[in-house]
Amino acid sequence: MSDVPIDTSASTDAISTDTGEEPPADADDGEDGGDGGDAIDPVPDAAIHDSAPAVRVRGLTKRFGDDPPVLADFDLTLNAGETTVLMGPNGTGKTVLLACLTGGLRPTAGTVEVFGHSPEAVRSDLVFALQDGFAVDDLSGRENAEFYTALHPAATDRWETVADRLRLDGLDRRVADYSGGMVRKLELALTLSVDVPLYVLDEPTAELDPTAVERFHAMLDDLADAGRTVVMSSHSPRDLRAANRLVVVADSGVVADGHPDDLREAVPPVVVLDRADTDLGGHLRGPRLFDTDTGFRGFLSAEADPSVVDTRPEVVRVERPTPPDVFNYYVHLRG
Ligand SMILES: Nc1ncnc2c1ncn2[C@@H]1O[C@H](COP(=O)(O)OP(=O)(O)OP(=O)(O)O)[C@@H](O)[C@H]1O
Repeated sequence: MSDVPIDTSASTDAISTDTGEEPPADADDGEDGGDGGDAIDPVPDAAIHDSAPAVRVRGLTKRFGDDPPVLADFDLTLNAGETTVLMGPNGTGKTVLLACLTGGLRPTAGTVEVFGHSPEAVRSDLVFALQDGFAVDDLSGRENAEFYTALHPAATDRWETVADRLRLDGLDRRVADYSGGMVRKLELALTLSVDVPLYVLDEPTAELDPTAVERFHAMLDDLADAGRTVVMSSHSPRDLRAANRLVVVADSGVVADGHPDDLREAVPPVVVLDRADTDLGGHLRGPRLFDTDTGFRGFLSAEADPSVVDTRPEVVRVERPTPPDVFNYYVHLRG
């Protein structure tokens, strides 16, 4: 079997993977033997590579040509067994970061370690599903599975079970005739059936219907139970249900990092106003109001008493933060 992982970065034009550098010679073939059945075996100790963090990024800078760096002096550590969701505004470099973690892109500066090694050295211990997709249009779903399962040394024949769990029909139709969501289901089936310690998923739920999202989350729970590490980007707060860590990325780097519930709890109550020019004195945190469909929204300052602010005539209401409020708070007020 070939030593090439299902690393879709080579089959997409979303990001350049041409680093012009050879992978190191100490590549570990890392076979950890999928069983092809429904259950996921606990990750073997050997695959944890001496208990090093699953991912350790230090001082990562990634620049394309003369453009300003997409990532600058970026640090992140992911512990083995965690399920981490990366969130952040469009264009902040989440895909670039994930590509650097997998060896698809080479950092301009800084280091990336996966289980204590360079990503290239442990390619067989990870699988990467890029947002832009890797299914081959001219092949059927089944033919794609045959093609890709021959490429990754840790591929298993579980892909059909996963496809079934995601309710993917039409495995014998050409992928060119699939809907966007069907393509995504096929790619998730191919990715999640690879038996590796680390799964790197770029916006895996972007085109899935709510039922498929729920089933995908249940599979993430299975991976977590089996000790696998998952890192995925997402714009959907629903995906936090399956995560035990949320990392919010803004232009300045990581602006929030913790359990999703803890980060949500730490966001102050929201003051909803009709007018952007309302002066609430020191009752608002920061100068900024967010213009939304439900009015102008700001965050209560630490000193303000919600019940007092709520009675002010210019205040529509004081309420608990919604998921977009949580995002605005960390990205735009704290970022
Ligand atoms: N190969 C490349 N050459 C030049 N610029 C690139 C390349 N790949 C990515 N970029 C730039 O890097 C920046 C970050 O892109 P990236 O796709 O990582 O953002 P993102 O956070 O994943 O965004 P989104 O949430 O929209 O998916 C963008 O400005 C993008 O244009």
